[in-house]
Amino acid sequence: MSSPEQLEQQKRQLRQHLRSLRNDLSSQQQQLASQQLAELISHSPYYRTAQHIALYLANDGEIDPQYILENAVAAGKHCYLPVLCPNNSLRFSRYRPGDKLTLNRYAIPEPSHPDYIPVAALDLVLMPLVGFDRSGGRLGMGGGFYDRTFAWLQQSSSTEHPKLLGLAHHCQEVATLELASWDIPLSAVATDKELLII
Ligand SMILES: Nc1nc2c(c(=O)[nH]1)N(C=O)[C@@H](CNc1ccc(C(=O)N[C@@H](CCC(=O)O)C(=O)O)cc1)CN2
Ligand SMILES: Nc1ncnc2c1ncn2[C@@H]1O[C@H](COP(=O)(O)OP(=O)(O)OP(=O)(O)O)[C@@H](O)[C@H]1O
Repeated sequence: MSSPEQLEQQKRQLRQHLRSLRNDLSSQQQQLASQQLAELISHSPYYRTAQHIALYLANDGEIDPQYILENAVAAGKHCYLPVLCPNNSLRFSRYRPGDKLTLNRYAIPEPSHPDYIPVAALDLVLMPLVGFDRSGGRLGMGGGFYDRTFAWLQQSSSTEHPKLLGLAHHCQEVATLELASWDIPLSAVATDKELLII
């Protein structure tokens, strides 16, 4: 049995390992992965039926949803980016390519004139992952931002709520990730190789 401290330590090491794997991908590999991801997502009912879609600007070797953003905007869908809040949760602001951005405390660009949507009004949230397993377990950057933002989903009985779709490179899959009580399970994971519905 591992102690909570040992589990945290293991999680930190795994995070470091998976982040270095994705940062080692060449720009050609990144580009191809991003195109393959967009192709897979474009056929998914989660995407096709969604009008309000949260995504992110790729950072730290993350798989890049830029082509999904372009397709979505061309199809008249509304896209949103995460903005860090003082209580360490996220709000999502409307984003159109070309909008003005400012760097947040992690040097990730976010909209400088936020135009927020209530999170419950999002149809689909494309979440950046550091790691995932095949049963919906996820490992993020360790800030707990997405977990805090979507904690209300665990109590929600409504079927009308955002679907959480994690995005990752296929090399970020791990056998099992132990879920903490606050971890919000994913509805699906998409990589450059497959769309995995959970
Ligand atoms: N592209 C993208 N945007 C995102 C996230 C993300 O994972 N990816 N987030 C998902 O939550 C939020 C930002 N969360 C983040 C959490 C930690 C670090 C990070 O680099 N941590 C450093 C330590 C930095 C420090 O503490 O000063 C590190 O671990 O090396 C970055 C983003 C909102 N926006
Ligand atoms: N709903 C919540 N309420 C309060 N604290 C939370 C909540 N969810 C997560 N946390 C805190 O956030 C910390 C980081 O959580 P965790 O390691 O699961 O982050 P992560 O899922 O990797 O990051 P992210 O959600 O930003 O992608 C945990 O130590 C936990 O205490």
